[in-house]
Amino acid sequence: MSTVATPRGRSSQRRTRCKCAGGGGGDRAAACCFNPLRSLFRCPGRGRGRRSRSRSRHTTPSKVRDASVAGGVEQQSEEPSFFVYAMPNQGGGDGVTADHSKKKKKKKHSKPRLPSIRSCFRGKKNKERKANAAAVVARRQALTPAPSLVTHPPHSPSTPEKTQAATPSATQPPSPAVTENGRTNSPATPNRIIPATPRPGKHSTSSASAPSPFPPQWQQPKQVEGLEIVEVATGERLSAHDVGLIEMVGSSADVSAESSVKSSLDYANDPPQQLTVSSKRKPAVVKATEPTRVWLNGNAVKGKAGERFTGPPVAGEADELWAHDIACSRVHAVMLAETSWAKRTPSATILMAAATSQSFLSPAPNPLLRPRILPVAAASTSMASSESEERKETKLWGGRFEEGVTDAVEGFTESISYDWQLYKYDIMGSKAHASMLAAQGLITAGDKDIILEGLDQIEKLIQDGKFEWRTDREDVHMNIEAALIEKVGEPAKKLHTARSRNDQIVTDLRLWCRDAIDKILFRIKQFQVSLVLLASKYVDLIVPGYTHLQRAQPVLLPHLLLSYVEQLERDAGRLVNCRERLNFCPLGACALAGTGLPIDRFKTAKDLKFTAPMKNSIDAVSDRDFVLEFLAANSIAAVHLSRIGEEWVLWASEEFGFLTPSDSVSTGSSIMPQKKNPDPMELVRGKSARVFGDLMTVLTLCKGLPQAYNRDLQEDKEPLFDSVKAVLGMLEVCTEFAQNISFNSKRIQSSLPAGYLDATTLADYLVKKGVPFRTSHEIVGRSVALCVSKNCQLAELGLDDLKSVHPVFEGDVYEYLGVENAVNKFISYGSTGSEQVKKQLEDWRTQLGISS
Ligand SMILES: N/C(=N\CCC[C@H](N)C(=O)O)N[C@@H](CC(=O)O)C(=O)O
Repeated sequence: MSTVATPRGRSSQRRTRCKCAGGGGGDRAAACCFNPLRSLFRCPGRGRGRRSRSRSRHTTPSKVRDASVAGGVEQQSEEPSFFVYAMPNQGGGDGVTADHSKKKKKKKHSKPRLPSIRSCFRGKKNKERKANAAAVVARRQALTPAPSLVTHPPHSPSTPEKTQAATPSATQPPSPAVTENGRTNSPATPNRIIPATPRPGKHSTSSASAPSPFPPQWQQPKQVEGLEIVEVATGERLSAHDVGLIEMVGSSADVSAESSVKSSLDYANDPPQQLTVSSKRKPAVVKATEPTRVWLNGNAVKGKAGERFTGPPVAGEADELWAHDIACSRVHAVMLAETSWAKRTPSATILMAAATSQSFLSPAPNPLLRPRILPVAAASTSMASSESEERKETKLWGGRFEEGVTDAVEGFTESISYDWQLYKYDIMGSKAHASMLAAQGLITAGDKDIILEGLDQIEKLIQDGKFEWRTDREDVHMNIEAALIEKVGEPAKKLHTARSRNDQIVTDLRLWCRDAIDKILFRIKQFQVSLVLLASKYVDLIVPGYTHLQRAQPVLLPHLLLSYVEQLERDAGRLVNCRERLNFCPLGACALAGTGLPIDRFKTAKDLKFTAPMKNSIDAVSDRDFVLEFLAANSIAAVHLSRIGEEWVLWASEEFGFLTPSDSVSTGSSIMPQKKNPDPMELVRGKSARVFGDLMTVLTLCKGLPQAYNRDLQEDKEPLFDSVKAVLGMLEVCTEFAQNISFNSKRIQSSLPAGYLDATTLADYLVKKGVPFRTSHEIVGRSVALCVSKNCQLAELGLDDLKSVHPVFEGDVYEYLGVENAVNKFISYGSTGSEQVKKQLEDWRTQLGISS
């Protein structure tokens, strides 16, 4: 037996055999339990004959195997697989199984159909399975988290431990490790967010015994009757993503059930024991009281393709796109299977398999950018109730309370699922505070040393991914403080002297913003450098300049690129100003009124590298104007980046054809093979929307608050984090794009004659000849009209033609015509004239420290 702790409690080698009696006899070509999707979802029981095995080897890539191996998983089979929750009707006499065989007979010569999964599960009512099923059902019923509190990260690294180790600073709560017995290894699990403890009794929302206040159609999907977990084959890459349990079952008599995707977290937290890696692989049979019904993450799934999205949504789950994506793929695959084309074409099943698995082909998340957060209630499903009880603790603020908060309130009010990201700053603030308390004689030097040492250890634990985040401890402050008390005892209880979470959170946030601004400034500079280098490559390239997106005047490309650089510089300036203004220390403002204890706020401010303590304690805990300012600065930067995105997308189009992004910064089309899309810049444009939205969120959040701290302010963090993440990503991608595009000089040059770009220069010529500008404008207008009638350029008009428009024209006019001449005539400061642009370019190179 191999013990495997996989990220989401699944592993490709966890297999149960389908004892399919469904006529396939293991031959894929014959009808088996998953007929049309056999190549992807074949029955591994009877279908594991030599023939199908060898086929499988040839037809399935080895990525799952690789992923498993990479994750330290012992490989038991060469075939990657994923798991299926199938819902055979175990009743035997209810007609569904019989139905299936009847229909099978009836339709003998009609088009192939999806045979019933039930055929896979005949004759499996042995005692052992029943006992196991009962145990699993009992555990799941007791511990299933409230659906509204469950999130299902669509992907997770196949080797989260490795990722953690590689990026300790980006600590994030990883998935629970699942032990051999299927339980989550809670205490040892790195960075787990421990959920609200389920409470029996009147507040319990998760107790199976408590009657639900909701009508049946709005209740959480329960266990399905005769739930079987069977292995299906060859879900390429599936196990590398946290897709959860995929049940994909065809049924001929299928009026009620086709397939389902069950919660990966349900599974991760409560994998049936039979599914752990074992040499004795048996199907897990889970029985429950409901009629045969299959759920797609809360949506009842009906038999016909078009009916499969009916059924009530389950709060918090129904809107998860991965589930709908799978549903769509399934419907699509079944539709394909039902076509005569699919029946005739052997490769069709493979194509369908590919189409069906498309939804899992997303890259592993970057833990730096998207920490994976475990659901609030996750641990409650992974612990036996006695364990849960043991974990209950009195809140740090719990002195006056006689009963705990409900699970719903706890889940709703916690912020640890995102504010854990502040841990570094929280610890920094606590250390400065403890040192100040000691310096002021409010705690002893010994206590201070113990506190500092304890905080160091906690920081190390967090960075190593070994810290246990608990939602019942609400937020980053109480998680760290409670852990410190656990670790060092009494001295830690003195740390909160002359401090409140109100000044603590805003201190953390200011420190976080300070660093975030520094990161954005760095990225802005990187992008500026890339633009200047790009400009340096095309010093002489003239491009059409546009107003109203109509050709206007010729400009040098470097001039255009440097215009972005200028804008970015102002973006940076706004952030620098914002940083200066936010760099004042609120710590010591306490709840709102300050303290009667002799603290030294100047010392704390200095130790934390703030300019000074904030002067007014009420102001200190009240305001989030620094967040608003930061988000506003980000928004303006996002406007600029979005416009660059738009321009480059436009220029990359066939119609413009002015630039070509390299393949490394382009993406393709899933259906149109010829396409090469500039998606990164489209997304730069697109992500600006969320940056503006983040600003709007916090503006709206703050506008109605009475003075001092209000819990609403907890809502400032997610938009703030989101905005910073988006802007950092946008800048990074813009930089890479700039480094990987080439301007198509020939195409641009050949396009230059169009649009009379030199017309304004011609007007300037006439002004130099003493013609009033309004008159010269009119003369040039008539000259252009002449060109239009002759279908030629201004430079192509003969002197006689020009003189026919106005006698003021002389031979020297040709020094002004044509785009090169036109550009050379620009001499004003900041203009597109070659000398000006050359000078600007040099200045920027110096300013940005570009030497060669
Ligand atoms: N609950 C509270 N502040 C919570 C601040 C942290 C919160 N997670 C946030 O992000 O704003 N304020 C209490 C004081 C305290 O808990 O320290 C009060 O003013 O009554």
